[in-house]
Amino acid sequence: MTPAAPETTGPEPPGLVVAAAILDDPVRPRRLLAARRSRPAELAGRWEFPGGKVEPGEAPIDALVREIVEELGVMIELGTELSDGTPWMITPAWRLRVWTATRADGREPAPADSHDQLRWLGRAELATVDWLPPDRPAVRLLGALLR
Ligand SMILES: Nc1nc2c([nH]c(=O)n2[C@H]2C[C@H](O)[C@@H](COP(=O)(O)OP(=O)(O)OP(=O)(O)O)O2)c(=O)[nH]1
Repeated sequence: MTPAAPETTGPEPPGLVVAAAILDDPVRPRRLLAARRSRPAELAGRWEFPGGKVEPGEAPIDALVREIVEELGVMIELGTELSDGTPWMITPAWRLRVWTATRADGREPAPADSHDQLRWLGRAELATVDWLPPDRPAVRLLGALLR
C-alpha cells in the first residue's frame, strides 16, 4: 500500500479573483457596467467585471472594494453573490467569485490603468461585447436580473 503523502506536499489551493457586476440601480437594475481590459496583451480588448486578485490574508469582500476604488475610483456597496458558494474556474490555479454591486457615492466610474473602456450595457446589449469566457455564466444570470 502506498503511504499517504504528507499534507505539506499537497497541491496549493486555488487563488481567488473577486469581481463586481456593478448595476445602475439596486432596486430596478437596467444596466450593467462592463470594462475592457487594457493588459496584459493576451487579455487586452476582452471585457470583464472589474475586480482582481485577493491578496494573502485579505478578506474577499475587502479585496473587491479595494480593487474597485483602485480601478474605477468609486466606492461600491455589495449586493448578492452570483457565484453563490461555487466559484467559477478561470484556470486550475484561479477561481472567480462575482457579486452584484451598486455605487455607494455619487461618482461616475472612470477607468484607470487596468481598463481602456467602460460601457453600461442593457439586457439586449450583454452579448455585444467579447466577455472573458469565465464570466459568461455570470453574464447569463445577470441577463435574467436586468429589466
Ligand atoms: N478582474 C477580473 N479578472 C478576471 C475576470 N474574469 C476572468 O477570467 N479574470 C481573470 C483575468 C486575470 O487572469 C485574472 C485577474 O487578474 P487581474 O489582473 O484582474 O488581477 P489584479 O488586478 O489583482 O492584478 P495583478 O495582481 O495580476 O497585477 O482573472 C473578471 O471578470 N474580472
